[in-house]
Amino acid sequence: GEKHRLSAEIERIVQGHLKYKYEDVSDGWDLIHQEGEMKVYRREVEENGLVLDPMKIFHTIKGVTGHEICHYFWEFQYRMEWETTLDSTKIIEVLDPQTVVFYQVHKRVWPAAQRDSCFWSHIRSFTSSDEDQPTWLVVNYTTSHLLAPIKSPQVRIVANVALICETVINEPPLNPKDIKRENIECKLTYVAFVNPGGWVPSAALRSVAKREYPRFLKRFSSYVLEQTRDKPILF
Ligand SMILES: O=S(=O)(CCO)c1ccc(-c2ccc(C3CCCC3)c([C@H]3C[C@H]3c3ccccn3)c2)cc1
Repeated sequence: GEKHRLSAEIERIVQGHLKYKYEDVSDGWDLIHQEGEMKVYRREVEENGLVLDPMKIFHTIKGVTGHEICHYFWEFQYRMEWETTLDSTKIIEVLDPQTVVFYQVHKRVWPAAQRDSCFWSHIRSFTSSDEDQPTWLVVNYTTSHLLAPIKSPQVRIVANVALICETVINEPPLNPKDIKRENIECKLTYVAFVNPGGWVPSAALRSVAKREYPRFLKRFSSYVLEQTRDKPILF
């Protein structure tokens, strides 16, 4: 598609996530939460007293495709229906049909100061040779923007988040037209590198993150299931 000022950075960040995705979580990652198909891993990383803990979540959602998951995660108009940790969100620039810049104000996490964020958000699919279903992904990556000035007392977070989804078709019927929702499932990898942008008590931030990431992914998954239940499958 048309190139723009962020094209090179987007390519670099997307390729980086695809490289990391296959990195196994055995060394240095702790399994901190398991719930059904969801496995939540965290690496404990601090930088001059600031908790930067990368998060990595694996989840399998039966009855939806990776395209549907990425569609509802990326499309702006659904965000406030599943995102419960935001006070506001708005698009401030559309760079191409797969890339927008949005500005968000996050709900305050006491005792920390209120956070806000400005991300480019990019959605894309690609088919690797051996897979029959395309992989879909969304990346949200912090960017500065004239329409999102940093103003005190809000603290700007720095984040790099990716949602990478593969679609599995179990017992595929002879005719692909006969594929039903009970034959499909989405295997997703969610990674989040969030720098709080300013000091937050380590223990408080760790317990909020441990509680909020699984909660957010659970709520988002249920939202997509209910939105797609009686709709034709979006492959
Ligand atoms: O997947 S996304 O791209 C969806 C975009 O709408 C995404 C999700 C979460 C965050 C985020 C932002 C701020 C915080 C902290 C930092 C200091 C105080 C708040 C946290 C930590 C606390 C964890 C958390 C996890 C999930 C939801 C909310 N809270 C997470 C950013 C982007």
